[in-house]
Amino acid sequence: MTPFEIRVPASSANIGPGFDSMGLALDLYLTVAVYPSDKWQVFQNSPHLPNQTDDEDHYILQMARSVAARWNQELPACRLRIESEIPLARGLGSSASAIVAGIELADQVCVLNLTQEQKLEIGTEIEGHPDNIAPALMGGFIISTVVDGHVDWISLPDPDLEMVLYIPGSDLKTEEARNALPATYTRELAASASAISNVLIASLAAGDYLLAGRMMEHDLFHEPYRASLIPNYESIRDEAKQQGAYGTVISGAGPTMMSFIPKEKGQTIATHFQRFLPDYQVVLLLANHTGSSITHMT
Ligand SMILES: Nc1ncnc2c1ncn2[C@@H]1O[C@H](COP(=O)(O)OP(=O)(O)O)[C@@H](O)[C@H]1O
Ligand SMILES: N[C@@H](CCOP(=O)(O)O)C(=O)O
Repeated sequence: MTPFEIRVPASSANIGPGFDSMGLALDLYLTVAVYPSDKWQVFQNSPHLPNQTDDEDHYILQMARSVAARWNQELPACRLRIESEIPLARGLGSSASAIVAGIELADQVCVLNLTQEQKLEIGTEIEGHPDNIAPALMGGFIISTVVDGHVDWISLPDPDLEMVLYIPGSDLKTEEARNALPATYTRELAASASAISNVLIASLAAGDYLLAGRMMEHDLFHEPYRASLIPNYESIRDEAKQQGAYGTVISGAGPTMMSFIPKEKGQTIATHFQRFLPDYQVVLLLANHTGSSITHMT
C-alpha cells in the first residue's frame, strides 16, 4: 500500500428550513494521512480532536471497520496521522466528516471500489440524515432526502455569496439539540414550513438573495425550538442584518451561526463581529467544491 491522505471538508446543514436536507461544504478540513504499519497507531495533532486513549477504538477506525465488515473484510493495520480544522460539536458537521473519512479509509485499504452513491448511502445510514454527509462527500451546496431507503440528491449552483460563521467557545451535541425538537408537527405547521423551504430553494436557484435571506430566517422546523440553546441567537441575527447580511441561520444543530453576505462584504462584517463577539471565533469561509479527496503520496 502506498501512503495516502484523505481530506474531508466541514459542512453546514439545514440553512434554516432545509432541516435534515440542505447542506453546504465549507473550506475547513479533516485530514487523515494513512501509512502501512504492522500494528494500529493513531497520532492526532489538533486542538479540535477528541482525547483518544485507545488507538484501536478511534471513532474513524470504528467507522472504517464497520464499512469493511459489510463486505466481509477486515481492515489491515495502518498508522494514521489525523489533523482537523473543524471544531467539534459546533454544528460544522465534524461527525459527518469523520464518518466520511472512515468510509474512504475502508474503501482504500480494502480496495472496495465503492461508488459515490454507495458511500452516500452508507454515510447517511450511519449519521441518520444526509444533509452533512452529502456535501462532505461531494462538495458544494446539496439538497438531499431519503426515499424508500435510497438517497436522492441534487446539487444547487453555488450561491454568489460569502459566508461568515460565528463559532462560540461552548459546544452543543447534535443529539441534545435534536432532543429539543417536537416529535410531531401539525399539518398546518408542516405545510407552512415546507412552503418556506420551497421558496428558499427556488430563490437560491434564481439568485434572489433578498428573498432567500427572508425565507432562511423564517424556519419553522427547528430554529424556534433551538434558539434558546444558542448563545446570542437574536443579537447575532439582528446585528448581521444591520451590517448588510441577507440572512443568518443556525449552522447544523448549532451553536455556531452563519450569515450569508453579499460578495466582497464578508471581511468587513467578520472584522466588525470579531469586536462585537470577542469570545467567538468569527471566520469568513468559502464553499468547498470538491468534497472528500484522496491524494497518494509519492
Ligand atoms: N475527527 C474526529 N475523530 C473522532 N471523533 C470525532 C471526530 N469528529 C467528530 N467526532 C465525534 O463526533 C462528536 C460530535 O458530533 P456532533 O455532536 O454531531 O457535532 P458536529 O457534527 O456538529 O460537530 C464528537 O464529540 C466526537 O465524538
Ligand atoms: N439536520 C441535523 C444537522 C446536524 O448538523 P451538525 O453539524 O450539528 O451535526 C440537525 O439539525 O440535527
